Amino acid sequence: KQHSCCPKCIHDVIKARGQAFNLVKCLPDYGIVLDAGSSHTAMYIYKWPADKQNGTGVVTQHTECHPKGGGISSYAGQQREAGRSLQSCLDQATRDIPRARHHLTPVYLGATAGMRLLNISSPVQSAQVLKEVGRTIQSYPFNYQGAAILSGQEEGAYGWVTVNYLLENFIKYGFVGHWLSPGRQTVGALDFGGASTQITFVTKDEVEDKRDRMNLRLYGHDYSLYTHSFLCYGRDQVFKRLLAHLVTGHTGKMSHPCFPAGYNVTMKVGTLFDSPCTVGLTPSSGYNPQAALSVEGSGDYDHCLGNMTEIFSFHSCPFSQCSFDKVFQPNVSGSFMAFSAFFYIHQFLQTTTGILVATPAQLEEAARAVCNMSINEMLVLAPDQEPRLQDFCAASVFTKVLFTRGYGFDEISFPRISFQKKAGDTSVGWALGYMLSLSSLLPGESVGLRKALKPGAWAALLFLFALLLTTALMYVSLQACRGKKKGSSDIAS
Ligand SMILES: Nc1ncnc2c1ncn2[C@@H]1O[C@H](COP(=O)(O)OP(=O)(O)OP(=O)(O)O)[C@@H](O)[C@H]1O
Ligand SMILES: [Ca+2]
Repeated sequence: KQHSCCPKCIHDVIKARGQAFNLVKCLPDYGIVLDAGSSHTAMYIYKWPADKQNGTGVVTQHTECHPKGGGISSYAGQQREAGRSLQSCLDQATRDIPRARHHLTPVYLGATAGMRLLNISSPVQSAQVLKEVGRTIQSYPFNYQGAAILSGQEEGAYGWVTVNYLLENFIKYGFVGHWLSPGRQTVGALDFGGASTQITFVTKDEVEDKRDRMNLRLYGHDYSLYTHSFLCYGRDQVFKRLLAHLVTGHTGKMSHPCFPAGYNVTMKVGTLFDSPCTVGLTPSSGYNPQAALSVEGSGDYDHCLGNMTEIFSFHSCPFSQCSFDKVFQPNVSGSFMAFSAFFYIHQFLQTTTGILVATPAQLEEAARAVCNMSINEMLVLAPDQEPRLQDFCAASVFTKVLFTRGYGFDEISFPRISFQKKAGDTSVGWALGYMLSLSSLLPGESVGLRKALKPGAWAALLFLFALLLTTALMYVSLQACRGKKKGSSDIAS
């Protein structure tokens, strides 16, 4: 007999108490997303029961993999290496997914801000890298669905979809399904990558710049999103821009207010200006890209804040209101989830300072405390973060400026931000939303009452209906009996 989830099922004969049972086991479906970020690539394998696809919370993360090395854009001009950098994770995928499901498993590669930048500086190299990673993925037995560069808007929107899918905000399997809980409040998404940062939330206000507007219809509900991605406002590009801003006019040696005291580093000046984010800041005269620059940390919060603020532009706004850099933004509303580097910064601030960072004032207090620490003090408090310790003062000050002056979070709205890396076992990021959307696991229309109800809820509904019917029948027969009795007593009297 064909089982409902065949041909994805496997038949297993098990023996118990001397009897043989033919057991039908349904293999789940799988999907793979390679998140080709600017700083590194991550591979996520998702799974979901073969016979259930439409509910929220049904798709979960099976495994993940983080290959060694930088993001694929760091292999510009050496595209073969870009392809090779994915092999260890793709090999792992062949082991993590049952062989019988390999050819049915879709695999997507989505590249973000690192490749957006490479596409600006060298469209040819960007195309070569993309082609080569595509070729590598196609040498594996999975169902290749393409390698593409996401726009900033897509990256923001897919991150928002992931967050709300994982929080089950689209539909909730309540007692009688989603008809009783339509249109739950959604949660905004704040993503902080290596080369760009995204803000996405549902707004009732008019989105004055149509490039920042996105309308989604999911499970029969319409969502009007505001989403903006700030290229060059990712963590690594911010550090580069800050240094490029500070270095102007300096040669040989300089002090850096956002680096901790006791930390120093030497670099070639040219490395500061190798990105489209800093190319405009190149000193006009007397600039030797090969010259060595020695940078010494001074750990000065106020001075760091002043310089960090200068990498934003808060001056002019062509709309009724802006976040910064002439970008329209309506007032933030509702709760938010902040993930990726925001999570790491928030966690570092709380664990090293002991301050609960839940208000703008607490964020400032903790950032000030971190900036006042020497590199050795940081090392004692967070030895596991050793390669990144010098960056936390700058990252914290950046977060403060971005959230409070930029996005406009205040005493009321800031406490509604939750800093998270995972929801359950699933990593928060754009990858899950991307796969759900591209593999039609996210219906635009309502999935209907029947499908939206779990078998338990159906049983409960049937039981209730039967109970109601029985009560109604009993009531009717009781009334009929009474009527008869009354009739006979009337006759008797
Ligand atoms: N455990 C960690 N602690 C602190 N910072 C981290 C940690 N892991 C990664 N980062 C840093 O956080 C930043 C963002 O990392 P993430 O992986 O989110 O960016 P990405 O996806 O590579 O970049 P983008 O999304 O801009 O293309 C990077 O600068 C990275 O170096
Ligand atoms: Ca990212």
